[in-house]
Amino acid sequence: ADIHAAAHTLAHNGGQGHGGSHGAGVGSALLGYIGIDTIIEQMRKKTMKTGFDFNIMVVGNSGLGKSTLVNTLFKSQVSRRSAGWTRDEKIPKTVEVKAVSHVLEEGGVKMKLTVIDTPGFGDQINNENCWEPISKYINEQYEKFLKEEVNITRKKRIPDTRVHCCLYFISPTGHSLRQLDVEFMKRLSHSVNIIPVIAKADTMTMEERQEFKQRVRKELEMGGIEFYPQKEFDEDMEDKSDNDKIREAMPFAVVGSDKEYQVNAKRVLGRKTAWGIVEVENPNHCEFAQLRDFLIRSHLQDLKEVTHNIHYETYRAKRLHENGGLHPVSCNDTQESNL
Ligand SMILES: Nc1nc2c(ncn2[C@@H]2O[C@H](COP(=O)(O)OP(=O)(O)OP(=O)(O)O)[C@@H](O)[C@H]2O)c(=O)[nH]1
Repeated sequence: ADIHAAAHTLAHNGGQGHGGSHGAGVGSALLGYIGIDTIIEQMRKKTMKTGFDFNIMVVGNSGLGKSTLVNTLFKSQVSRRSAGWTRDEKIPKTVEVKAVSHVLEEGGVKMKLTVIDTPGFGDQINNENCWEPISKYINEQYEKFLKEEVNITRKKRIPDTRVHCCLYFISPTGHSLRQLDVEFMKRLSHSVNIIPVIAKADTMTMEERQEFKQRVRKELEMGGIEFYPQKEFDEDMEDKSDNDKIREAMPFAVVGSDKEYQVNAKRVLGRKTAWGIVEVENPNHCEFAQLRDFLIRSHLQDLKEVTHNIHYETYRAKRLHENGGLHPVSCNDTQESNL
């Protein structure tokens, strides 16, 4: 009989089993379980059905392993290279921006992943203003979204092509950041979430790596560069302490590979050298796993929210302000004719 009584109480509490806290919330004392906790499940179902977009941009000199790293991150051939462009193609004369989309699915959740590649960045003799095409692309996506938002008849779901995250590849020189690195991150950090990473970390010794990381961190700070996760957007103390740990560990020194090897009877992603296998996902070998966990497993939704609530909002406010708060964009007008 005791078991029956217990089951009854449980059912009334909505299966939460917090008999003691019952009655603490307004209204729930008399009527018992309402079902507010099912909202999470409802949201999950909706998201499962509609899926979601994630757009990641990679920037950095040619040959730093950008294509390899995004393929490693998503464990599939998602890069520009695997979509038909070849290594033998000439370096473009200016930065070209190329987007490749794929639908990935895991555990029934669909994600439309777009990788935005920027071949030609930093590859010229004169790299002056080479961030401009990238900045233009980022702003064009905000403009597209804004245009959709101010339409009288709006789409039920505005397609989101905005860049949620920009992985910036730092060359593993062991020296200082280049002027171009500083300039790029400084200029773009207010319009996109920048995550700096140290590329091809297997080319440095452990000591060199630590020293270089420290130096880069110092230079980023001296340059006043705000990378993601930005301190000012920590929402509470818990956020702050989690993000502080991440910020202290950044920039992650990573290794990418799309080849598998057998290590201790397990298949692992790695790079085979004359001295052994560098295991990409082994935290003793490099910080790839930390980057992946941070980027995909803990902060993906936040990257999207910061893009929408901060970067897009800044763009939107600026555009509406330029237009005196009225009709931000009429169908065929150019930006100039609205001013
Ligand atoms: N040692 C080392 N080599 C790497 C790493 N990642 C990629 N590579 C190698 O570096 C070369 C260039 O890699 P990609 O991924 O094509 O470089 P990318 O930055 O996309 O190059 P572009 O498309 O020219 O901009 C390839 O031979 C890769 O196998 C790494 O982490 N460590």
